[in-house]
Amino acid sequence: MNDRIKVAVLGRNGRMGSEAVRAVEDAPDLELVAALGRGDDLQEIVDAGAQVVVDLTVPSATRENVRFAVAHGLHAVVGTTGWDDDALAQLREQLAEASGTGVLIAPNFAVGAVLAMKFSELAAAFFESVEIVELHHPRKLDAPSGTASRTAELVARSRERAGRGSSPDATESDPFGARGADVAGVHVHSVRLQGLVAHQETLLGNTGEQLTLRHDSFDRVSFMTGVLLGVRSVAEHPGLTVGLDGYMDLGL
Ligand SMILES: NC(=O)C1=CN([C@@H]2O[C@H](COP(=O)(O)OP(=O)(O)OC[C@H]3O[C@@H](n4cnc5c(N)ncnc54)[C@H](OP(=O)(O)O)[C@@H]3O)[C@@H](O)[C@H]2O)C=CC1
Ligand SMILES: O=C(O)C1=N[C@H](C(=O)O)C[C@H](O)C1
Repeated sequence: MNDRIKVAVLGRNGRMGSEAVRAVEDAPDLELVAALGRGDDLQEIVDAGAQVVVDLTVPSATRENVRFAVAHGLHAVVGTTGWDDDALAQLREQLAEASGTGVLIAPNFAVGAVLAMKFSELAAAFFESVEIVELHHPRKLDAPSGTASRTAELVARSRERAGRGSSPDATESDPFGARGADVAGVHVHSVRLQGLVAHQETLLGNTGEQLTLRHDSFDRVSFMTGVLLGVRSVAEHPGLTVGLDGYMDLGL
């Protein structure tokens, strides 16, 4: 009896998708039943009998990919960035009519990155200043990164709970945007550099001290443990989960 989980990967030719294909193929409890690239017909994943779809495509495609999966009763594990509040709200509406279907949207599948986001959230309540620097390869399509945006949102939520105001900043003139992006009131700076993969620092400052929380992904294999955790767990988490920490017992 083949009780392996049937998996389809979207984005099979990409940096992440090709890694995910290898990870699924190497997993004894998973069966890769379909792997789609740009232009391929999504109906192939239904015809192949997929139970879980892994989306590692591009921001312009991911929403339709996930809508299709949920509409056909397939669980989805999503790493692709570009999921703003409006997109998340639409997906929640669709899932409300699709009982039992689970969707995980994970800004970052690396366990260290998930922990660094949580540590940033925890620490942010105790520091006057918090800023984020994310550093990636120069072929990344979006800025700031989904991980940095998620970290900023968690930091802002933590600071609001603690009754902390904005980080002190006397800037009066910034004609070139040197102070970076403003994400939920947190300054986020994006670096794109040949030779990098995926890196982030949360900088927290008080008078006389600084705490730096840094995570580095040197190889995309670092994301695969989280991708496989998502595939193996999504069916047990109906509805929408944002963040791999929702599938982990961090005890924080
Ligand atoms: N959550 C996480 O841990 C991580 C998330 N990411 C995110 O994942 C996404 C992919 O990153 P990365 O692999 O580096 O990007 P790539 O551009 O290397 O890969 C994306 C792939 O998707 C393909 N594609 C585009 N549209 C479709 C479609 N409709 N159906 C199937 N395939 C399609 C592209 O085709 P083509 O080659 O023709 O362009 C490309 O091969 C990004 O949003 C990135 O931010 C990345 C790393 C980790
Ligand atoms: O594009 C990438 O490479 C990555 N994208 C994700 C993001 O935008 O946060 C995750 C990781 O940083 C790598």
